[in-house]
Amino acid sequence: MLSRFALPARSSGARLLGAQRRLASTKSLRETLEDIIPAKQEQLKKLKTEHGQTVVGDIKIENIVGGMRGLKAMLWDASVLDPIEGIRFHELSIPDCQKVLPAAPDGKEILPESMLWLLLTGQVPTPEQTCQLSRELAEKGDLPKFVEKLIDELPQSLHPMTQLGIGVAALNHDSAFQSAYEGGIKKTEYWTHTLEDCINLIARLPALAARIYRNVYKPGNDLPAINKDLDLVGNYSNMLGYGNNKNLTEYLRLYIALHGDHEGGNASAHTAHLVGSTLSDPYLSYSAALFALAGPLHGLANQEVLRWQLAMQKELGDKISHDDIRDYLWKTLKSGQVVPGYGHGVLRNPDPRFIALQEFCQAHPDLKESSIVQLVNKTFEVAPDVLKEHGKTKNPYPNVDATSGCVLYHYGLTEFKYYTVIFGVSRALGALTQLVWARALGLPIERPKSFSIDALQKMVQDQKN
Ligand SMILES: CC(=O)SCCNC(=O)CCNC(=O)[C@H](O)C(C)(C)COP(=O)(O)OP(=O)(O)OC[C@H]1O[C@@H](n2cnc3c(N)ncnc32)[C@H](O)[C@@H]1OP(=O)(O)O
Ligand SMILES: O=C([O-])CC(=O)C(=O)O
Repeated sequence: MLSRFALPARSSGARLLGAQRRLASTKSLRETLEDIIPAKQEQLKKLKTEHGQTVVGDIKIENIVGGMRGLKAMLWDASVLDPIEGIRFHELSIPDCQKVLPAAPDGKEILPESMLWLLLTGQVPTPEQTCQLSRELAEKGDLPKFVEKLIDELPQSLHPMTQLGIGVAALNHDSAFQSAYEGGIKKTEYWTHTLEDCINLIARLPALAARIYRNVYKPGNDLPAINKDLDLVGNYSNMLGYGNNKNLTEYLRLYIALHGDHEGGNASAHTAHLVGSTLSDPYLSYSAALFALAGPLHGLANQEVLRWQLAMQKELGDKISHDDIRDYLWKTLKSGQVVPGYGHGVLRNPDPRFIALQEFCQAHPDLKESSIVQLVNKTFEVAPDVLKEHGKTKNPYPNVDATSGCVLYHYGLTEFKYYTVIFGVSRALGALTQLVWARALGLPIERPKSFSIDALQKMVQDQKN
């Protein structure tokens, strides 16, 4: 089944060459941004002045009552989602990124640091630049003591995503943006303090997320100190207690790089953008985003997939046939529930992130043989036809959540209520990138117009007359 759905073709040689040509610089991330921001500001200013009145689409009542689905209404530079091809990060597909973005010295998978660099700058960093960024993140990665205490005081029974949101919000105690704003700064200086907060937040997420894991699932265990010579995920995996598992650490690098951004309209990224547009600092903005990610129709679906697949396994035993899965799918649908991990607001094909993570499994013999990985695969062989027959969803194919948890489960990270926290460590890459750019470009407070049902009905009537 997997082979029927190849990942998007690699981009043209010219595009890849273009990306690689951008390797030459030895500048830091901040210096690179300082170089490119003025030209982007100019480009947007010109676009607004010269073409501000150009029409790019219609607004229908179905858009207004349908969750703004399909409405072209957001500015987002870092990535674009095509319904068939899936995501491209600054025009690079997932296979492109796997080819050109630096990996860890002892690994093959994309380092999230290199994805962050690409998202922020549109450029492919050199291995040296990536390594420099890893070091900067490791140096900034320790949590303030009061946040450690706050997290340690939370009840073990509080969902890990709630804990993550609380921890991220509390980090705003040290917000450079907030304190500069209070001190009085010009609009042109917003982005630089925003960048400082965003880098500090990305740096601190692994220690925060690992502390939550330790407190909830492994109380009493020591948390290793951050190793300044390790990359972000190397440290995260170590703090989770899986540092010796090279396969899991590599998987986490790929997972966190690929979940980083999914254009602007997804609920978590959009929330960060909306809250950030009020000039709430990056910690508060991203904390809000995490609570959107924590919903079962969005990021939490990866927890729900594992719960659902394990319930299927428990009910049907070890030897599950395609017919068994088909019956189980119908049982889920007939009971009025959604099939977690299937469907999408934009995608109309299997999610290329799903394919990339499945390919990771196929490349590792132990994963290929894993019963949970096989069950996810077998479900993929049956579910699209059942969902087509059911006839409701516009997209009967798997999204990334259908598979992201099974590798974690196989390697012993079985606490699936924690899985969305890993997603939350990742989504910061894209959501925070946009906050830096929104402040650099001087984007205004987001404030769409709303209408009552009566007002919409009147518009219909007026058009008929
Ligand atoms: C990282 C991510 O966030 S990826 C998404 C993760 N979420 C999931 O996997 C949860 C399961 N999937 C879903 O609920 C949906 O497909 C969503 C939320 C992802 C997208 O929602 P929409 O854009 O509204 O989907 P769509 O337009 O196809 O929905 C039409 C109908 O099909 C139903 N439908 C969509 N997906 C599914 C599904 N997987 N199982 C059953 N029914 C579904 C919808 O509930 C809706 O029913 P309704 O007419 O009774 O309201
Ligand atoms: O794009 C969306 O709406 C949901 C999604 O897959 C993501 O945010 O990663």
